[in-house]
Amino acid sequence: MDGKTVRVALLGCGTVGSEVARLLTEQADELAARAGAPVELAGIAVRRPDKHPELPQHLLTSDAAALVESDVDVIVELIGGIEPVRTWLLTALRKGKSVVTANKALLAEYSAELSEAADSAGADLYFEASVAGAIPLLRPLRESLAGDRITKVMGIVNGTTNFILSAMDSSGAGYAETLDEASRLGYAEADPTADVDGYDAASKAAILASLAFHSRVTASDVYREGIANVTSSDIAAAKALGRTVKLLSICERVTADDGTESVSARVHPVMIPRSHPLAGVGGAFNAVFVEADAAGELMFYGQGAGGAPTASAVLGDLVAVARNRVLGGRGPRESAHAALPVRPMGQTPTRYHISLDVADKPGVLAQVAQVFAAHEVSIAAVRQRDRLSTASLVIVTHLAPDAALRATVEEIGKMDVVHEVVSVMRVEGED
Ligand SMILES: NC(=O)c1ccc[n+]([C@@H]2O[C@H](COP(=O)([O-])OP(=O)(O)OC[C@H]3O[C@@H](n4cnc5c(N)ncnc54)[C@H](O)[C@@H]3O)[C@@H](O)[C@H]2O)c1
Ligand SMILES: N[C@@H](CCO)C(=O)O
Ligand code: NA
Repeated sequence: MDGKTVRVALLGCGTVGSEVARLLTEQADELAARAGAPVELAGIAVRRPDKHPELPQHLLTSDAAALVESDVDVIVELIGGIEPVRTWLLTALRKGKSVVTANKALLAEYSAELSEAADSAGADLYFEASVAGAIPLLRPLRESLAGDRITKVMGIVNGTTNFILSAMDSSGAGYAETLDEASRLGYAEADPTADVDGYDAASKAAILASLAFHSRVTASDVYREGIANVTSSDIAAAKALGRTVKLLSICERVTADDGTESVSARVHPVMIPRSHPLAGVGGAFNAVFVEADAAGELMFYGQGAGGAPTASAVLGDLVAVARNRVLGGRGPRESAHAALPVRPMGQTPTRYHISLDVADKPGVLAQVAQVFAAHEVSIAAVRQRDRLSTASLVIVTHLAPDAALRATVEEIGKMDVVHEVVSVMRVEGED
């Protein structure tokens, strides 16, 4: 072993932290060989030390702030949330301690501040576990693809909602009963709001967009719709067209007619063709599809959550920062040099799928088509099926500004000849 011992403080010992503590202890020799120096667990901050008989008692403390200030080299933060964690990590970074964290909520709002603190003190800030758990994704974006030009990052980064949508697709059941089932099986948390309303996926989209486009995108910049309004009619409408419904985080480089570039970052349900690689991602799995100029299409797939899978990503980061310290260097800095602005959702080009029940009489299709034309929305495909007194009309548009598509749908909903707007959803993944 060539380096001095790297002393690690673990903050939080819950689902992920307990797995990190276990692996750090069980694999100490292997990790030391990979890092180039022993990696020693120097302290564990927990809320109630008396509740952790399974952990080495001499390492436990309830005073996380003091542990951060103590003689440790690396902080592994697995508590979550913004404060007091943000303050502790800033303190650590400013003192030159490196930080490994899985905290997407913190990174999605404060990565600029944290990165600046890391840069000014020459410390590392690694957060692979914050997006798509075990899946190596952030380091490939930041390092392996550093020589390429990424145009799109689109994926399933929330396991809970993917589990619910996959179950709705296979059973035909509604959203509420499927959410109940997901809670019973332990997939959805007691308070599933962050997952089902898309906040978790929006934080991850902000992190992905920032890295992919060398810009600063925060969670509040990300357009967000969750899955609570996805109905069994939407699922059936998707199926009828050979599509399925997924909640996607979509980060896209958009080039305007005058050549100026911006970033679109959004989270919403979409219909994608069943032949698309993301359509086959079932259950609580995550997958992210990346498009880059030279690399073409890439796909990353695996477990996006869970104690051990998430700990795998944390330990990978820990070995990297430990190795950097042993060698006296640091990993890649934050690169926000492109500073692309975030495009408002209304101006983002999207495509819609619209299913309507309309009166079955002459001229109705023409009237509906006129509303699209009035909003300068071009129709890509129309399918009509007659029922008794109504006709079912399915329209898929070409790309148009999202605001124009919304306005079209709103106006169509008010037409006398339109009996019901059965399903409206954005479409992705097809030409
Ligand atoms: N669980 C997952 O699958 C998963 C996946 C990816 C990322 N993450 C992220 O990892 C982090 C940890 O998640 P988790 O699932 O392990 O959460 P958890 O709730 O199981 O664990 C957090 C632990 O921190 C402890 N804690 C709270 N305040 C503390 C304090 N002041 N001092 C010491 N300990 C304190 C809690 O008691 C709890 O044991 C979060 O940022 C989460 O978003 C989790
Ligand atoms: N709640 C998240 C955990 C992983 O970040 C999910 O369902 O994917
Ligand atoms: Na990851």
